[in-house]
Amino acid sequence: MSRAISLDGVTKIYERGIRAVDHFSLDIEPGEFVVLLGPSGCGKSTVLRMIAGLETVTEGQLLLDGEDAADLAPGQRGMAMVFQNFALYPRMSNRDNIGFPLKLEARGDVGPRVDATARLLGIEDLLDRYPAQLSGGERQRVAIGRAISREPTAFLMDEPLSNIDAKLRNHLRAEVARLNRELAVTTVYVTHDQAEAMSLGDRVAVMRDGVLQQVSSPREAYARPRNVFVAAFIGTPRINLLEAVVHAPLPGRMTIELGRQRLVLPDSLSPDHQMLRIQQGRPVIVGLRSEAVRIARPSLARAGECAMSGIVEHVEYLGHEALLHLNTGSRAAVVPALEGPRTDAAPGHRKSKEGTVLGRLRDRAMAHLQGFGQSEQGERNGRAPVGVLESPPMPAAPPQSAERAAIAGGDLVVRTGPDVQVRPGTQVPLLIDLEHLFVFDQQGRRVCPAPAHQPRLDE
Ligand SMILES: Nc1ncnc2c1ncn2[C@@H]1O[C@H](COP(=O)(O)OP(=O)(O)OP(=O)(O)O)[C@@H](O)[C@H]1O
Repeated sequence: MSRAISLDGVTKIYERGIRAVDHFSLDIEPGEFVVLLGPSGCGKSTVLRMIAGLETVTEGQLLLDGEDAADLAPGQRGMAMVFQNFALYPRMSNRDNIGFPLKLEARGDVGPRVDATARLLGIEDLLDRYPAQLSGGERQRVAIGRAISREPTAFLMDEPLSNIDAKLRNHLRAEVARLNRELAVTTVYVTHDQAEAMSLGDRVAVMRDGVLQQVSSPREAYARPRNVFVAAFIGTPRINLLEAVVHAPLPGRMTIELGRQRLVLPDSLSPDHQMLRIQQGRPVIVGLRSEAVRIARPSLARAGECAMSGIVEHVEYLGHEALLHLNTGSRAAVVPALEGPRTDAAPGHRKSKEGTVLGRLRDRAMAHLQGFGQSEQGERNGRAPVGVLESPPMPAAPPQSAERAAIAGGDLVVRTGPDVQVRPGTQVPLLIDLEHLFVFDQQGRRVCPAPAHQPRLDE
């Protein structure tokens, strides 16, 4: 039997007021594979541990098959956990390690079940060895075997593959997905690796600072990220995020100013681009995934493509492709909490996000909500004066050294073939596919493509 798991407004506050999980709501269907994804410290393991019954729920409700689970001890929940560190008994053979939970439950002759589990995982030959005689990947398979053999109603997996080398990890990942399909057991899988999440989950739940940001299919999370954080967290290479300002004159073509260059939108605007009028004059963040940018001259532009140019800062060869780090004279927008551990602090004492674009935008939004809104002019203060180019210079003089220093470091990463022959300092023409343009508003919410649910003006 496979479990339905529902979290309804679940909050976890640890000692000293650490709010690890904040009003988290998610309904997981029986047999579904849901991945909890987010940076270190965002609360993923805490959600998993609450489902397992290893942590209490501070507020909200956890339901298992529709029943309140508050009073169910971990052992009564029929769930199996697999952790990052293989918890095997060193003095027991692998056979005994897999059979041990069954023996505890006094299920009679455990042999056939152990053999069936080993066959499923392809570890029959390892059963008579001891954990110390196995590789890391083999040990983790035995650990998974131990979890499976009990026929749990749900698997709770906390970064089970993160101690395993990359090649084997891919292999085991495929096995974990196959097991979920074959056994049709509800699986909740925690990872901070977006590629893992994308390849495994029926749905991916992206978390940040204890708060659920988006829950959707991996495809939807990539193509329709709800906000700039999800957009930046999902996808390799990472989405390019640039500070921008929308200009929507009446009459005239709408443009998106990106530092020293601008994107000119077509005369007849798509419904998504029309919605950008609301952002007139406001700072926004433009998101360009690698498929939105190609290296080609303006004369080769197809309908819906707009020309820009960039100066090569650095070429990153990856074997099958190369990434060009370009300087387009715009400013890369910074999204905090994407990497590295979060500093732990009680609510209200969280580390200031000052100095980052989103932080500044958030502070402005808060100031606005509190009645201290800044004028549009004020909002634009602090930005470097912008000289908008009529069209991308082909060729153009490289920026003066002082200018280059000010905009040091590439702001745009473009994917290209491995045989590209360009040196740092070369200017390359770019075509931007406006169909693939993302725009995020001052609160980091996606406004283009327009969300299905349009926020009200007072939201
Ligand atoms: N027992 C605890 N007491 C106090 N704070 C805790 C405890 N366990 C976790 N935390 C804090 O709660 C927050 C969420 O931790 P959690 O382990 O759930 O995050 P995570 O997303 O799983 O991180 P990681 O990927 O690094 O494992 C962190 O700030 C963490 O320091």
